[in-house]
Amino acid sequence: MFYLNVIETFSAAHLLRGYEGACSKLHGHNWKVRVCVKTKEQDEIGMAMDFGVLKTILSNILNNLDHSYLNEIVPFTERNPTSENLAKYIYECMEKELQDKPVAISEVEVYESEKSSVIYKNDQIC
Ligand SMILES: Nc1nc2c(c(=O)[nH]1)N=C([C@H](O)[C@H](O)COP(=O)(O)OP(=O)(O)OP(=O)(O)O)CN2
Ligand SMILES: [Zn+2]
Repeated sequence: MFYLNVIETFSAAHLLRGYEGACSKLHGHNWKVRVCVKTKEQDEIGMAMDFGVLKTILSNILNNLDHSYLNEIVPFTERNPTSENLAKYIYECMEKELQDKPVAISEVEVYESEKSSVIYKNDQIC
């Protein structure tokens, strides 16, 4: 099995509803997002999938979040914009975009800072 990683970033503001502490106030982060996809396949030149194509798919998803107030963007109007919920949302978006591609989503890691990150993966389909 091959596992391919691509990393992109976005900047946005948020506040955490129901959080007791400073994060309940409006503030921002520069998020880093690592997406990992998996496949057993390689094309005739030895690639599982062009990193450039993967990065474009991820960038298009993150463009919707970049320089936004996350609490006003669906689904974060309902789901708290935690790193956990961001990772799950990006995973679900990637899963849809990869339906006709030769790779499947494996996991998404969202770094809220250099020191804190969350990994989301669907362990039931590993
Ligand atoms: N499990 C999670 N914990 C926290 C989340 C989260 O999404 N998932 N989010 C936050 C807040 O967004 C908060 O802004 C983070 O602040 P903090 O933990 O204080 O981290 P900082 O990067 O601001 O700075 P430190 O250098 O670590 O103090 C909180 N927790
Ligand atoms: Zn925050």
